Amino acid sequence: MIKVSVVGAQGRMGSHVVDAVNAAPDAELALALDAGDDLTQITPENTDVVVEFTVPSVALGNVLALVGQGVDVVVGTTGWTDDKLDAVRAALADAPREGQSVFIAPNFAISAVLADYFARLAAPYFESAEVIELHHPDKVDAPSGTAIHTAQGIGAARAKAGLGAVPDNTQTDGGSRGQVVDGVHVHAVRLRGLNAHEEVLFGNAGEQLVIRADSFDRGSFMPGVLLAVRKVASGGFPGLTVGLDHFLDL
Ligand SMILES: NC(=O)c1ccc[n+]([C@@H]2O[C@H](COP(=O)([O-])OP(=O)(O)OC[C@H]3O[C@@H](n4cnc5c(N)ncnc54)[C@H](O)[C@@H]3O)[C@@H](O)[C@H]2O)c1
Ligand SMILES: O=C(O)C1=N[C@H](C(=O)O)CCC1
Repeated sequence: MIKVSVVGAQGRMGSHVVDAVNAAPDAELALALDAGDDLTQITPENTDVVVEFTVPSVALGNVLALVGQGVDVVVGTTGWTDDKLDAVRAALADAPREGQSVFIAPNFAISAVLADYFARLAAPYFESAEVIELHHPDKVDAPSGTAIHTAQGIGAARAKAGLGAVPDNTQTDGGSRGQVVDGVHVHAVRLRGLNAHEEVLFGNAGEQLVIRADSFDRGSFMPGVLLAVRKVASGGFPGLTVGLDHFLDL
């Protein structure tokens, strides 16, 4: 049995993870902690893998503490900049246990992971590309971590293909053109009734490709979370891994 502790266990995602771990035949819940709880309760003796779903402002501190306590961590919280990822890599280099792992996924839903992958495949073939993400209004960060990751992938694929800047003759912008991430405009919608959705729009003269992923329910993230827990617990992914695509045969 894989012993799993959950940090952020009372949140929208953390509470689903607690249920998913309790329902999994090969995992058992160790500790379910939330804000104000002492993370030093988590040790390699009681926990194989910690699942961290909190808020972007605290996730780095939690991950660094947990790595220092000798446990592997699967992270779904957003807000990961290059500097923060470097801090995780540095902590792993000094980790108390050999081969310790941190896995971070911008999105655990297979639809979103595939949309992201297909967007990277399509990117070299289109002059224009924009990303629209749509989420529930209780979300604290914008744009979504998934949209940033998708835009970064499109930007990298465009650069590799030698494409220049996307065409855009906007002369005045009060903010409607969105945030530019690696040359790709990203737009965020917050609407009651939505959960997590993303549309990637590609355009050439006379044609358009739209790739859309919809997570209607937080249950859609749970198979990906359990896959990550199993992969990390297997010991086959030492160091820092970002993106569920690494665990899929794409
Ligand atoms: N990767 C994915 O597939 C995926 C899917 C959905 C949400 N998310 C991300 O997960 C994060 C959480 O989303 P949510 O909707 O569950 O948020 P939420 O606000 O419902 O839950 C966050 C929980 O973290 C707790 N918390 C805050 N500070 C803490 C601390 N220092 N230590 C322990 N717990 C603490 C809060 O009390 C709360 O219970 C967000 O960054 C969101 O974007 C990622
Ligand atoms: O509901 C959220 O919050 C989500 N956050 C992630 C993101 O920012 O990409 C994943 C989708 C849901």
